[in-house]
Amino acid sequence: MKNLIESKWDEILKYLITEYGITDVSYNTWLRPLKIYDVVDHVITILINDERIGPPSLNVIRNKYELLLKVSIEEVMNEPYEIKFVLQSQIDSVEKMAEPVTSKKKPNDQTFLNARYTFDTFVVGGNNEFARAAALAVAENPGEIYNPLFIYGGVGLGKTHLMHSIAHFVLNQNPDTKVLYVTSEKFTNELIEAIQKKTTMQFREKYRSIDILLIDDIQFIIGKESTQEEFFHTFNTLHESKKQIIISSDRPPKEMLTLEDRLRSRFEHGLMADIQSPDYETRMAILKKKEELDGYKIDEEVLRYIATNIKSNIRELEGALTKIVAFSRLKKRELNVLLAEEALQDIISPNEKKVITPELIVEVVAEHHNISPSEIYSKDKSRNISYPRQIAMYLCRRLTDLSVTEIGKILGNRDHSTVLHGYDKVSKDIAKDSSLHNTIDVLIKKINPE
Ligand SMILES: Nc1ncnc2c1ncn2[C@@H]1O[C@H](COP(=O)(O)OP(=O)(O)OP(=O)(O)O)[C@@H](O)[C@H]1O
Repeated sequence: MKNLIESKWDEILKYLITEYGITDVSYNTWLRPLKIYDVVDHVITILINDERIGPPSLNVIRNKYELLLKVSIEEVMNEPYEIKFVLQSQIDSVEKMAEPVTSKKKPNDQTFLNARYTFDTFVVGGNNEFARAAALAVAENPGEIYNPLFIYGGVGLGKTHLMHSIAHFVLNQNPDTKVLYVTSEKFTNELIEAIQKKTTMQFREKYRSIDILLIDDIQFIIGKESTQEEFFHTFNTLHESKKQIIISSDRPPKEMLTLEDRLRSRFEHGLMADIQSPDYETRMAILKKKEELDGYKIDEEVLRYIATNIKSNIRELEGALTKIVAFSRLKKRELNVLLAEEALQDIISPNEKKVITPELIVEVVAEHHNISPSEIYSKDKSRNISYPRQIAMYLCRRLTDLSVTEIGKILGNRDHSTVLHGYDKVSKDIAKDSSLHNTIDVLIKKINPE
């Protein structure tokens, strides 16, 4: 993730300069020295080299450029990110405290908790109240009641927010608790590095000597055998010594088709809590919370416009709010629904009805199952491919006007009876499996976010 943002960083700055008419002198003074320090789950930490430009740099950059940076990042990356700043002088002092003799050590992973992701700022609605209650119960009694806690739900629905809330809560109660929050991507990268540098002992020591492990987006370890193996042992060691493990994923364990069975059963052994898309009232409440936290003053009608039109992803909901505020400040125009429509026209186009094609369905189904669209079209009969393919058949039949013969042809030249069989199988499975039912709902929302 960090590499991706870094590779686009010049493009992001270029966008910012041209779009917002930044002068050379301002660019050279404030923006050029900025570096990406870290990226963890949609939060970019930007390093400010204050040794060169001095302490006021943080205020200037926050007041003048934070919003513009956010909008430019979203434009270039096609999805919103939160931004945090860290000063070089802060890092130097953390390094000194952490390691008086040797230098060049990153601050503790706890530093990367987003200060805003707490239980206080988490808006509760019917879609997330169970997950929130479970998270709070775990934060109050770590290692004692639900272990592991497995939180799952679609993209941008608050899983990371809840995980950080647990970490903050525990650290507030007892600052000495050893809490480690990582994404499974980071866990994998650290493991690879440890294997290369022959430091697996230290790696194990780090992961097995903590009190609370929060591991985000676990779906990325599926299919990675040695990471699964290592995680399995980490899990067992922590679990046996009653250390709390909290896992998040974009889907429930039983849908992680290529996940090793022994890991799946470990995950299912604790408490599983899902987060669904928020309803209209919850979306409004989230927008109001953000308005309050960011100190904006926005007309209710504008909030209603956003809440009505952006439904499935809270990150996008918040991104839309940031974008219209930036737009109104830059254009020096009043923030009303007209302006919101203009600013958000590339995200919301109410009059355009999206055409649902089998290709779109295949793309969404493949992405959800972590496989490629070409595998769905292929002749591969293994279950982790054939079941998503049947889901695609089911959705094509439900969401398009195509005949089963046409669907079969498009999905890899298959017979109409194969499509019918796939459709029947998934229909029957949905009737007896509520979690598959939820998945299908999520997929339909992704395909057609009406
Ligand atoms: N209930 C909520 N109340 C307030 N803010 C929320 C809520 N749920 C999500 N958010 C906000 O929405 C944004 C996205 O949430 P988060 O990053 O936690 O999603 P996620 O489920 O972890 O996404 P991903 O699948 O991409 O990892 C964050 O800024 C978060 O603060």
